[in-house]
Amino acid sequence: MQLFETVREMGHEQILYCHGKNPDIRAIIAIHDTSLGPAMGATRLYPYINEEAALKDALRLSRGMTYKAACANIPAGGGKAVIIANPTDKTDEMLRAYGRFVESLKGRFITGQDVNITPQDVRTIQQETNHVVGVEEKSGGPAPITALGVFLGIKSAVEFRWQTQRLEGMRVAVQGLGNVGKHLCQHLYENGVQLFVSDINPEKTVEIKNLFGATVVEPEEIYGLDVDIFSPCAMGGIINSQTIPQIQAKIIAGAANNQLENERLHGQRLIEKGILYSPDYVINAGGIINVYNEMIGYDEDKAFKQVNNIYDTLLKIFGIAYQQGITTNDASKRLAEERILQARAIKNQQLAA
Ligand SMILES: NC(=O)C1=CN([C@@H]2O[C@H](COP(=O)(O)OP(=O)(O)OC[C@H]3O[C@@H](n4cnc5c(N)ncnc54)[C@H](O)[C@@H]3O)[C@@H](O)[C@H]2O)C=CC1
Ligand SMILES: O=C(O)CCC(=O)C(=O)O
Repeated sequence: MQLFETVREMGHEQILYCHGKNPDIRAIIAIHDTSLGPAMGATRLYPYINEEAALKDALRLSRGMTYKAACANIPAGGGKAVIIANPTDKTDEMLRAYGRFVESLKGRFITGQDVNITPQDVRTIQQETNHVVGVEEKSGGPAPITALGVFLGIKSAVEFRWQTQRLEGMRVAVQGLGNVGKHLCQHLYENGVQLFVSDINPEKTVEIKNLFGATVVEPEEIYGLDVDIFSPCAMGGIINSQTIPQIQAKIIAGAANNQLENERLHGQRLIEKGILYSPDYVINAGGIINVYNEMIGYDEDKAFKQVNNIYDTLLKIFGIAYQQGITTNDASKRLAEERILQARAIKNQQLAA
């Protein structure tokens, strides 16, 4: 990968490679754009197959955060960090060393909890820096509100696709039953949905089967199920040339970041198959809405009101995509870029005054 070329094309401002010998730590912090405010984005810990895969994830996730904040009308920029490690090798020393790198950015980057980082880990990172969010005793962690936003996004897609608000009797496949997937299953169950679920961790599937009567399928079977809606809530890149031919659902709407392996190509393939895709960074904005509100002084009512807007924002994006014959991903990107350009213009006017 030609790093500077890639960064220029994707529009990143800064990439920080964090390396420590004792304790051993390898992490990448990517700051995409701070036009709207400081870069916000949680930290993911993952045993990437190589450094390029880690960098690619950090670059795509951080750009997604810029669009996410812009579409949600949150005055924050986009960033994201990845720690390259096996979850079993995670130590407090490693997290504290990472916290010192976050602190070195002096608030330009504010982080929280993503895959394989727990609220307790955030507390450990917080021993070295105050630039963290999603702390248990403040807003209580972002997953439940992210799940609520995804649930509202599913309803919005159903409204657009089938002109109904009722989910009762619909068949929904949920991939990934972690912090978000589990709460999402609860909303769907309470609304009379028939659930089909998969997770690589059998304990989680057993729990959801017992709680919500879900049908458990093997991880690779989830794509080809005869369902109305597919909700990816695990990892990214799962909408690709191998999985699209299998998908029978008419709507894809889930929490996972970076669901499309290739935004242009796979977004277009979904249109050709008549599948309505909810852009991930719009439908899963509940987390950033919640942690942003935590940062400015948490008001639960205000945060919930903002999460409710996900429903209308998605309807607007579906409408633009349909009228202009473009992918929903391109429609949301345009909305985000308009807001960012407006913010830059205002900043420039203020500087010139
Ligand atoms: N937690 C939050 O508030 C937000 C989360 N997201 C995204 O949503 C997704 C889920 O987040 P969390 O629930 O917090 O993560 P989590 O780590 O709690 O849950 C992920 C779950 O997916 C499972 N999984 C991994 N690979 C799988 C596979 N191939 N098939 C089936 N299951 C698999 C894991 O075993 C785990 O149970 C991630 O992509 C995250 O970036 C996005 C916005 C906010
Ligand atoms: O939890 C955070 O720090 C912001 C939300 C986030 O990272 C995400 O939406 O992926």
